[in-house]
Amino acid sequence: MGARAAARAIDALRRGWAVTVSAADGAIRVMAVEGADAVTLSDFDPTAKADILIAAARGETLKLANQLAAADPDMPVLIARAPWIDGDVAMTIADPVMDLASPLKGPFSAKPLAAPLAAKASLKLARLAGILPAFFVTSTGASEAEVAAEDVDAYDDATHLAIATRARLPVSTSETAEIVAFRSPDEPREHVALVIGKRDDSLPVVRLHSECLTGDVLGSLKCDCGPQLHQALHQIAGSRWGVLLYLRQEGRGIGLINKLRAYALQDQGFDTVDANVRLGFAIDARDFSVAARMLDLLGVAEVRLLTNNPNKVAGLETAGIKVAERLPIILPANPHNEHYLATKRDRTGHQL
Ligand SMILES: Nc1nc2c(ncn2[C@@H]2O[C@H](COP(=O)(O)OP(=O)(O)OP(=O)(O)O)[C@@H](O)[C@H]2O)c(=O)[nH]1
Ligand SMILES: [Zn+2]
Repeated sequence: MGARAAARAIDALRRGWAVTVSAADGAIRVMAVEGADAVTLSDFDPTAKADILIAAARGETLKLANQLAAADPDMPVLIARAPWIDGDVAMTIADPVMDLASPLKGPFSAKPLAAPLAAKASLKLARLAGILPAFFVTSTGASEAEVAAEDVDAYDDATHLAIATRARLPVSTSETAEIVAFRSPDEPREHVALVIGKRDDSLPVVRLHSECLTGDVLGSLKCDCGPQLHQALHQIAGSRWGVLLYLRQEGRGIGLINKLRAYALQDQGFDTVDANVRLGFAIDARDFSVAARMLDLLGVAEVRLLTNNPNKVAGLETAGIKVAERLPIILPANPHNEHYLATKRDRTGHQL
């Protein structure tokens, strides 16, 4: 079981297959709303009775709350299936990007969750699978994979991450850099570290860079990732020695497709924080224990951290790496990312 069961479940959900998710309070059988079609849906749910499970924040937009919301505001919401809710309507429930195009939804009614912990584990699986956090739910029927809540937590546990290989990698900021690649048998994301400069007793300058395909590779002006990446490499090269960790946490941990959905919401006027919440995800779903594990494997216990984000400092320290100093990384704004940077300053505590 463990991470292997979670890997199977994630794969099954992405393919639109049924998965049974169990927890201490019971089991539910789920299928992603995203990607369901008439055939897969009637296979999953021949009597068209499956309810729909969504994240608490999505429930809020739809004016629905869970019976346990007062005790736990993150408690998922179960929407009772009505005869007029077909696959297309379910998709409008799942995807907030469609809200402007299909505003006339409902009335929906929420019903109590039979297994709240299993429901929560399902939503975490959605994030790990990079799909929308919305599922058709039944209590019985066959499934392609079975997973327990603790398997889901084992999946992103960085304990088994190990150095897979290392090689010289001359880069424009440092001709003597070394790249170190990390892999875990538990999950497919391969992280890398670029070690720059000559290692000595001084504290390394470290940057945790979360993957941003649009900014790092395509030169997106919507965020500051690309310039920050290059500035960080430059600053590390200018210090005695340091490490850039390139973490495969695209979209602050919600994956590329969901980040681009957040961008579509930003096109509709929501800021980066509200867009994530509207999709049903945390504002920042990253877990910096993977970074701590990488530093540990590199023999680094204490760092000078290049960041404006106090949560990164806290996350790394919680995971056992001492942050002796926070070094700011400040770059000029452009007309496209001005609002994004202001939101980071005003709403997520970035010290800009
Ligand atoms: N979900 C989401 N992710 C975004 C958005 N814009 C950028 N990102 C992601 O945010 C991450 C970049 O954050 P970082 O620059 O590592 O970190 P930070 O929290 O801004 O902190 P700093 O260390 O101060 O830069 C990348 O994974 C990007 O893909 C957005 O609007 N929505
Ligand atoms: Zn970016």
